[in-house]
Amino acid sequence: MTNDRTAAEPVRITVGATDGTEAYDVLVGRGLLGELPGMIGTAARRVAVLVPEALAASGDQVRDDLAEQGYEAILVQLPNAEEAKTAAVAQYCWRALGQSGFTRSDVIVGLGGGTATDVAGFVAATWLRGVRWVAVSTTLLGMVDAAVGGKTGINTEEGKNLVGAFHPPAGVLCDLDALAALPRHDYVAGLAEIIKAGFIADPRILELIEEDPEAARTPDGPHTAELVERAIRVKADVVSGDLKEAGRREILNYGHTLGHAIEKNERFQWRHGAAVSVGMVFAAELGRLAGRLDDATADRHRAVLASVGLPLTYRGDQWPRLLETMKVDKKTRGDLLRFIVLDGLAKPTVLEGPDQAMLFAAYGEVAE
Ligand SMILES: NC(=O)c1ccc[n+]([C@@H]2O[C@H](COP(=O)([O-])OP(=O)(O)OC[C@H]3O[C@@H](n4cnc5c(N)ncnc54)[C@H](O)[C@@H]3O)[C@@H](O)[C@H]2O)c1
Ligand SMILES: O=C(O)C(=O)C[C@@H](O)[C@H](O)[C@H](O)COP(=O)(O)O
Ligand SMILES: [Zn+2]
Repeated sequence: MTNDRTAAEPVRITVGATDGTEAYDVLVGRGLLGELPGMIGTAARRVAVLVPEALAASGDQVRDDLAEQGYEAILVQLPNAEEAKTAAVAQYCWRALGQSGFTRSDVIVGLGGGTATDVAGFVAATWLRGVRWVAVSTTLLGMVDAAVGGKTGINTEEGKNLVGAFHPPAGVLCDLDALAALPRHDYVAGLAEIIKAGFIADPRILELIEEDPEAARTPDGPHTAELVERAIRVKADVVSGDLKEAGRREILNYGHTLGHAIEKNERFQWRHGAAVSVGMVFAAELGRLAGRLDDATADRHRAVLASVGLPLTYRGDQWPRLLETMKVDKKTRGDLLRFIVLDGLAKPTVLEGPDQAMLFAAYGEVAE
């Protein structure tokens, strides 16, 4: 990452104010670190930068830059990936804030992928009942989804993101230069959420990937910036109208009911995007079996996800465990399981209480 102030003007996507929260900007571009102090604001004296081990060098650089700007900057190192999203790590962060005398006017920066920004946002939501935070997203998945929208949280033994808060950031930086260092399988995992945005709202995304799937697998592809921007616009549009998931926001959970169950079953060792990929194939089959989704759109899921190297199947013998986990999905109401399915391309809807036979049949289509 660089803080080159001569870089081209970033694209600015505004996430609207809802539920009494302030609007904020998501900046997409290159060499964006110079924008960070503006998002932190002038009221802060201390800034805590929460960063995963893998990005320790970037964390040092950001801390040094902030110190030069006059902030008292502290670095809090997180474990990589899902290991960061635990109560123990949140507690470690609270301790670091307490020891540095962190007050309500101070600011947290989450620097990293979706796991780092989820935990940084959660720590910001809970410290002193809520302090300002900024997301500096460094993965494809984080840029197009996790850093935007204010869902923050951690996992528990019982499942994914079961503890958390809605606490929107004050701003989000998506510096596309960061993607060059991202391992290929992490980049590809991010494509799952982009493809999700394509199926639920913006089919042009699917066309751009289908044009040249191999190119879509790398940050050097010709459409990278457009794919990132389109997916962020989908997310910004949805969360601007429904921060707390009272209704329409549930569409962003397409593929996640089974996806989260797979992640838990794999003890959070699978990448989120990979699990969501299998979950979307399952949701497409469910939509087809429920008589909602046409064959061509259902089949298109497999084609586009496979074309970029995302998984389509999961262990057949695990269905009973997955079903149990899905019963505590956040969309469940009482004993009623609820799934996001498609009524057609870009027509997401809720399927309530499908019977066990239909669920099992849909799982049969993804079972190895
Ligand atoms: N809050 C939300 O709305 C939301 C939305 C989607 C996903 N999520 C969450 O996001 C998480 C997944 O995020 P992710 O896919 O970004 O994974 P991640 O944060 O685990 O990052 C993947 C790995 O890449 C490393 N890394 C990050 N940036 C790097 C870079 N530029 N170069 C090299 N390595 C880098 C990380 O340390 C990690 O080891 C899941 O926990 C998921 O639940 C949250
Ligand atoms: O922002 C949302 O709303 C989403 O559902 C986006 C998902 O991609 C994301 O994985 C989110 O963290 C899932 O939320 P959860 O409430 O199902 O835990
Ligand atoms: Zn997701």
